[in-house]
Amino acid sequence: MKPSLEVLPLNSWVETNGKPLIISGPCSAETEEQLVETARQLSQLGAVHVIRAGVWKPRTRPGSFEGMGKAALPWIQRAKAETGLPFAVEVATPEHIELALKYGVDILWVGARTTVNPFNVQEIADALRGVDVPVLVKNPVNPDLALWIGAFERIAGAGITKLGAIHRGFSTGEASKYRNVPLWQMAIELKSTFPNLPIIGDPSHMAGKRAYLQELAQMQMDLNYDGLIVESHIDPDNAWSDAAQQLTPAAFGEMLEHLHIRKADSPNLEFQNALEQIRSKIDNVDRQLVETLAARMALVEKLAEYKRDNNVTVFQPERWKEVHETRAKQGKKMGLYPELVEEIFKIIHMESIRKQTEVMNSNEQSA
Ligand SMILES: O=C(O)C(=O)C[C@]1(C(=O)O)C=C[C@@H](O)C=C1
Repeated sequence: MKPSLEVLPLNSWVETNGKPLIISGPCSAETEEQLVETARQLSQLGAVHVIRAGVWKPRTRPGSFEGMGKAALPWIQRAKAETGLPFAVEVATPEHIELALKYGVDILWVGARTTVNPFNVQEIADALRGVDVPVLVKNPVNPDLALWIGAFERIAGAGITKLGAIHRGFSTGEASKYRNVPLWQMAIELKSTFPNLPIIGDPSHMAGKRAYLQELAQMQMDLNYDGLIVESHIDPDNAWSDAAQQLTPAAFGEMLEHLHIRKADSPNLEFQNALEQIRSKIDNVDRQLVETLAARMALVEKLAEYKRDNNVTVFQPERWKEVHETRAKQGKKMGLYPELVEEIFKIIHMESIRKQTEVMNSNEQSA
C-alpha cells in the first residue's frame, strides 16, 4: 500500500504571505532576559514568523545543560506577549506536551533523537489525540527514511493534520565538514512519498558551524523547501548549548537578505517552451543511458556463463581497478564531477557482481 497523509497546507496554520516559513530563536531558553530579548530582536527583523527555543534538551552525555524545563515556560508566555509571534518548542514526552500546551506553545516539534524510537513517537501521538496543534517532525538521527515516514504515520494516525518535516541532516559515521550529513536524497524521497508534506530546512544542525549556514540554507531554498528553522541568540559565543552554530538576530537578518528565494515554476511562455524542448532532449539521452546499461548487463551475463563453465570467480580486482580508473579519468576529461562517475561505476560493478552470481549459481550450462 502506498503511504498517504492527510496534511493541511502550511499557510492554513501559519501566515507567511506566500514566503518561506521562517522560524528562529535560541537553541535553549537560558534566562528570561536572553529569551525575551532574542525574540524581541528577531521580531524587529520583520521576517520571522515563529520563535523557537529548546526547553527540554536531549543531550548525548549526562552532565551537560539539559534545558531549563518548566521554569522557562512563563518566559515563553512573555516573549509571545511582547512580540505577538507564535512559539515552537521541542517535546519528547506526554508530560512535555501537556505542559507546553498549558503555557500556550503554538507549535510542537519532535526531535531527531525521539523520531528514532517508535515507542516514544507512539506515546507522543497518543498524547496528541484530540489536540489541534501543528507538529513538526525532525528526521531521525540515523539515515532511515522508513523511521521518519513511520513517525508521520503515527502522528497523523492520532488526527494531527497540521504536519511538517524538519530536515536537520544525519549521523552517518562518514567524515563530513558538516555536523550532520545532509543526504538530500532522503528529503527528496520523503517529498516524493508525501507530496503535500511541508519540509523545513534546519541549516543550524546540519552545519554545526556558522560559516556553513548560508550555503546550506540556500541549498534548502533551491530544493524548494517550505521554510527554515535557524538558531539565533543575543550572545551566541556564550550560549549554553550549540554556541558554534547560533547567529545573532542581526546576523540572521543579513543571512536572510542574502538568500535567493526562487519560485517552483514560472508561467513565462518562452521559459516554458525552452524547458519543454530541453526536457524532451533529456528524455532521449536518458533512454539511451538505460539502453546502454541494458547492453552492458547483457555482456556481463554472457561473461558470467564463461566464468561459470571455467570455474572462475566473479570479482576480478585488477580488471575492476582498470574499469574504475579509466572511467573516472574519462569523466574528468569530459568535465564531469569525478565522484559522479566513480559512484555510478561502483553501483554498476555491484550490480554486475549480483547478476553474475545469479547466473553462475544457476544450473544451466552455456550453449
Ligand atoms: O571483467 C570481468 O571479469 C567482469 O566480471 C566484469 C566486471 C564489470 O562489470 O566490469 C565485473 C566484475 C569484476 O570485478 C570486474 C569487472
